[in-house]
Amino acid sequence: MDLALSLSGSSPQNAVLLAGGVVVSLVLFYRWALPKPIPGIPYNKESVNSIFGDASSMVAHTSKTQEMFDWMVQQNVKLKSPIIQLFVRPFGKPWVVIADFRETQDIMVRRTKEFDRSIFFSEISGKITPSSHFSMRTDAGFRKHRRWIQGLMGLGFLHDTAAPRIYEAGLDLLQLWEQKSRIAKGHPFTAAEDIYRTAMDAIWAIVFGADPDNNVTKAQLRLYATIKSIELNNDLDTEAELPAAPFPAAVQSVLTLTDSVSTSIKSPVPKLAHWRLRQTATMKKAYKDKDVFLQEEIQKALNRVTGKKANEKLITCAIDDMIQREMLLAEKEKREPEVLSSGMSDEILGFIMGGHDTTATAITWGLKNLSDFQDVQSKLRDELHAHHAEAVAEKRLPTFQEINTTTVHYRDAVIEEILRCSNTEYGGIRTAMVDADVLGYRIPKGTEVFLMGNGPSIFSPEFEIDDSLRTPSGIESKDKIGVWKHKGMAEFDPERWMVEDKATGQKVFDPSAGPLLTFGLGERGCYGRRMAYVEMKLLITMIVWNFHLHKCPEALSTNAAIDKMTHVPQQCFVRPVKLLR
Ligand code: HEM
Repeated sequence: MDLALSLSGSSPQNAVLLAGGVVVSLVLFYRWALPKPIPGIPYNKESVNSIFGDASSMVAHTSKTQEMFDWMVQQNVKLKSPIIQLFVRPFGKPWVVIADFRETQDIMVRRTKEFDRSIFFSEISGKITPSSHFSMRTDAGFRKHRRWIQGLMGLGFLHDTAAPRIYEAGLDLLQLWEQKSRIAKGHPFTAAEDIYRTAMDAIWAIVFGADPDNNVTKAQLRLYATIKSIELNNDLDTEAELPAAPFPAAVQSVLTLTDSVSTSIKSPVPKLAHWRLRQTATMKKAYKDKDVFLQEEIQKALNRVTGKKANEKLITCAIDDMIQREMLLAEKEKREPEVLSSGMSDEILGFIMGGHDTTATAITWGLKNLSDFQDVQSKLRDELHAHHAEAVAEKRLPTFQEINTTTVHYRDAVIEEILRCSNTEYGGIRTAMVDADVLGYRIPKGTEVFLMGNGPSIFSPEFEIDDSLRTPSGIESKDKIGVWKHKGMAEFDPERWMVEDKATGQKVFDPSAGPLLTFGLGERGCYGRRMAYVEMKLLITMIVWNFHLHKCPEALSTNAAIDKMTHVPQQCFVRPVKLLR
């Protein structure tokens, strides 16, 4: 008999058959949807009994703390293994999480054919810069885009274009804090937004050239010039709440787009979470505004580049350099230039977002460290004075050239330690491009591999791993980077980067003293690392030279963070007092 015909009848027997069929289908679906562990790699045993896997535990943690990456590495510690798997995406493949610096270094630096840039960030930020090289595998498209920004990390561009723009933004910050300190009358005030504004002014001017209409610190200064005083609590340990000037549309669009990632990054269904955000009026406006301003800026740059006379040197900002480079490449390759392409505008926006959020976040952590560790702040100021004796004698701030070209070992150690402790980025992610063996386990092709720089090896003792489980290249490179002493690994201590120079007996900064993963590593490590150091050198020197950052009350100095595009401190208060020269 035809089954459909029989089921269409309404006898109790048929109803039972139908219900049984539904139950069997649901059971089969449930069993299909349960997490499928990769053989051998440790995991939370209870997680394979639910289709949500580890997602419920992760969401519970992120809802409580606003952080996610600390939870991931805690699972390595809990499972006592440098390599584990987590089931975070319902119906998706497991994530492999590795918390061992030597293995991470091997994967990022030497096993680049087996592990390439992950699609994780494209998923969480999908439609913001889909054609930027950040989202690409290391292929021909990636190399083409890289050529556009090739000139921007050269010493010439960094010293002649980037450094003066950062210094100018820093001078505005110093003025802003004089104004804020005047109004706050000794109360602490939040500094995070000031630093994000300064970093935005710096990168904006580096990319587009000086742009007073979009200078967001100067807008803040104009606002404070009109404020004589504000209402303050009698308790000097309470926050002085100061108003903020609104951002111009173009800058606001970049900030809104950057911030949108904070929702999708912690969602088990990031594409859907970001899609929902994109339906809001705020996000629609942000997309529209950024398209308008980018097209306008590209057109202006194109006019500048094509209008310049032969042999005229005109590169004053990143966008001109990028466009000129693409015009020359197109001419050489006998094709139309792709100056007005979505690839070019995504590359420009990606450069601004990559350069702004990261450096600002690292500096906000730095301000917290310097306020909490008064001895480090004093030693840093003494070292800066000793190395810029002429500026001290002339009672002035060192120039950007002086700061940029003077080696101050202790300052470099302080910056490296700020970067290490900030966890601005927790490490990196790669996709296994083939079935690959790691630490004795086979990771199947297509698996997302999280390489953690926020746990064992960096902040707690490394796992003991037999060398027989490592690759020959991993064994060979064993001593290239030092190992942190186990005592006090999690503490902020710049001295860990200072080692004795055998020839002179002096203590000098050693960037290989121990592991650091904040910039990632290898060919797909941070492209802007050199610019980040220039910015941190300049801004930290300028701040410490001009102000004593007094300790803030404990209630305003927690180390809690929020995982967004970067690992942002929830509190960044300062109590700066201007130093007389
Ligand atoms: C403290 C500041 C910074 C931190 C902590 C940081 C961190 C990172 C990290 C972790 C990555 C991914 C690395 C990997 O997967 O191995 C990355 C990539 C990148 N960063 Fe940075 N970054 C900083 C500053 C900058 C600056 C100033 C720029 C440019 C103005 C920049 C541009 C880029 C670019 C273009 C990439 C993509 C590289 C690629 O896909 O190959 N970054 N950064």
